[in-house]
Amino acid sequence: MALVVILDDRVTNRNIFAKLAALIEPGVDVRAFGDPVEALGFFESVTPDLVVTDYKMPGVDGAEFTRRFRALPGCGDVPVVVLTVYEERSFRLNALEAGATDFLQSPVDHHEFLTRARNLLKLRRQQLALARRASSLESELRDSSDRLAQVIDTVPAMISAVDRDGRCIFVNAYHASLLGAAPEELLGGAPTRLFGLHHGDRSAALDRLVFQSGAALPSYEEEFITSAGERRYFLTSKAPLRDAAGVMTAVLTTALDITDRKRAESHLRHLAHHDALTDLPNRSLLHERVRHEIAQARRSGAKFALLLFDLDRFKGINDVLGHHIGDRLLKAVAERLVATVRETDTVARLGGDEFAILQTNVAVVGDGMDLARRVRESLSVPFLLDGHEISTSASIGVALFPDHGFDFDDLLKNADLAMYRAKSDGRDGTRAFAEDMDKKARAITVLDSDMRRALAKKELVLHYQPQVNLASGRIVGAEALVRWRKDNGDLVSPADFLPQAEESGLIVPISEWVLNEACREAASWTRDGLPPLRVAVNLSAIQFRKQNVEQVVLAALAASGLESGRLELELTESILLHDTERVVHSLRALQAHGVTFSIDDFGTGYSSLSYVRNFPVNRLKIDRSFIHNLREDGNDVAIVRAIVNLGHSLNLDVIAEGVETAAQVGHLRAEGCDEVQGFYFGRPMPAADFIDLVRREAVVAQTA
Ligand SMILES: Nc1nc2c(ncn2[C@@H]2O[C@H](COP(=O)(O)O[C@H]3[C@@H](O)[C@H](n4cnc5c(=O)[nH]c(N)nc54)O[C@@H]3COP(=O)(O)O)[C@@H](O)[C@H]2O)c(=O)[nH]1
Repeated sequence: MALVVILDDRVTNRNIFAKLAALIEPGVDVRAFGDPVEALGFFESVTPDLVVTDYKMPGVDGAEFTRRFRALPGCGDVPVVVLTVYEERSFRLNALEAGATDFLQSPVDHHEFLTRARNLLKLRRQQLALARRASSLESELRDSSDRLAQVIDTVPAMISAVDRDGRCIFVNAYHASLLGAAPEELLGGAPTRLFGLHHGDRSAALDRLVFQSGAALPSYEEEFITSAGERRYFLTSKAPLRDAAGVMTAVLTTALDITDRKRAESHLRHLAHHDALTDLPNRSLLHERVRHEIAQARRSGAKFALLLFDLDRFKGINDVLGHHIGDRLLKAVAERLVATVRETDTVARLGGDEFAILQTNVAVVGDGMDLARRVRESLSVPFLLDGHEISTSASIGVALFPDHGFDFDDLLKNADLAMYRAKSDGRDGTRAFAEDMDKKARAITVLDSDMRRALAKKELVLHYQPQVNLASGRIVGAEALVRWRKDNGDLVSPADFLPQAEESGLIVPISEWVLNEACREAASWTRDGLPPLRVAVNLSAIQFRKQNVEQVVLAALAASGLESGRLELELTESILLHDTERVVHSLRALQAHGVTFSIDDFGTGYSSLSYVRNFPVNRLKIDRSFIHNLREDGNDVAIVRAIVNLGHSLNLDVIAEGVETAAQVGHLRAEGCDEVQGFYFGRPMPAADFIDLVRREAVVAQTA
């Protein structure tokens, strides 16, 4: 509802205009005053929408009233119509200068009064609407710039601007907080105040560059030490700041805090170069350090050593005590190694139980051997882990730069050859690389590929050595022994290729072939009219680790058609020593099918007696070392007697191997030994010769 105020010192006029004003629009509120001072007092608390005032009034005229009215709060834009009888321009000018909006000449035309009053009220309403909109826009703007300021202050970035004089004209709260200051304290300061001495000078130089070129600079990474002494990392960029006219006035520096990203990257880099279990450098970091050492050594002529080793019998510890203890042992070993070497040396874990040490500042290979001795001494003190006292040792290979190799791969390979030699020389020792080791290794590689070819080209053959029952004097079986018949007809002894086949794992396919071939040939003997002879086949410990022996044996029996009771498997200590539970399980399953077992080389192992108790064996095979001097050596006599008695008291048969003389036969018969095998009855021979031998024996028996 509009409020219209009429001001006139004459009552008649006042009443006329008040009545007229009431016609301006429905619901209009009209207030009439005769005294300008009283009206101004009213306006202190109420703002009208239209004021109609007489010009000529005693004391305060219309111009003065208008001036005072305009000075009141909220009254600057209210339309003021001045009524005057004067026609002179000076009155109008006075009134206009005082802020009047319009004039009406007395006597006033009523129609004109109403039309002007309505237009002015309409204008007033539009003004008010505009003012409201402007005020809401203003507050929105204020809100959004407050928000922007907040964002700028809290974003994890140092944001600042400097002018052409290199003075700070803006800095955000985040930047200031890293300096332990308030933004106001930094304003007007030099870049050194913002970025520290070193970075400040550089920042100032780059700012000058931006001012000169008028272009932004590519981002760059930099470190920054906060006032609290914390090292943080930033990705900084610089860009020109221009005013509305496009003139460059300042350089804006935005440095994004990338500390977390840098730390994550550095953590990832650490993971990529370190072993997760021990936190020692891994192979890749060792490689990098060796490369660096080679580059230095080339310049200075210095030498360094690479030591390579693994823990003797670690697999056994892992298998018996579990991976948890195995892991703890590796960690404890790592700690001892680090404590043994100098700070300039690198201890690395290459995987499993394999460690390497890069020993710097070495003069001769003896220095590497000395360190190896210290390493072995440190490992010789038993480890106490979870109540277990664990002893371990290491076989260490040493290679020297440049004597034993010019690059990482060569040095590692040669240290590996030396380690291999240390192992084959009886473990818990150290060997330095020597040229002949390489030759041997090459020979082994050649042998390896030759053996693979031999398997593929079917160059392996089986020979059979008869086993004779002492009571009947008849051949009751044969041991199948593998040979390698080379292209040129040479026969290679298993002693010359099986140890390497064990190392390379080729023993698994070789043994499988032997088993299948022995079953196939033995099955054919009965078809050829021979009595149902037993065939003994040697198994390798590796087979039990790498394949399901039970399945392989049953498959060989099924494929050949051999009765399972005619197959005997010879077990050695190396089979019975590891993973006992799994081995016993397989043997019992095969025994249930009728397969029999003998313990080979009986009497030579550390715990032969426990094997007899734990494993489902049928026969003990006395090692030939006890047979060789049987008549001369009282100890051997006692051992043979003890084994025979032990076997018989446990319901086991006893067979003696390596029987070469009639005297040995007589002695064994006297001791009650059940069976014999040895050169005296026949060397291992081709299958055809063995069949002939059995047939001849049958003829002799028939004719006798
Ligand atoms: N896992 C497998 N091992 C096998 C296989 N074939 C053979 N072998 C093992 O190789 C070692 C050497 O075997 P070999 O040269 O055949 O020697 C055997 C006999 O020739 C030898 N022997 C037999 N009688 C005598 C004798 O009176 N005197 C004497 N000095 N040597 C003799 O003994 C070897 C058989 O020994 P054993 O197996 O302990 O009964 C040897 O360890 C073989 O086991 C195979 O297929 N798989």
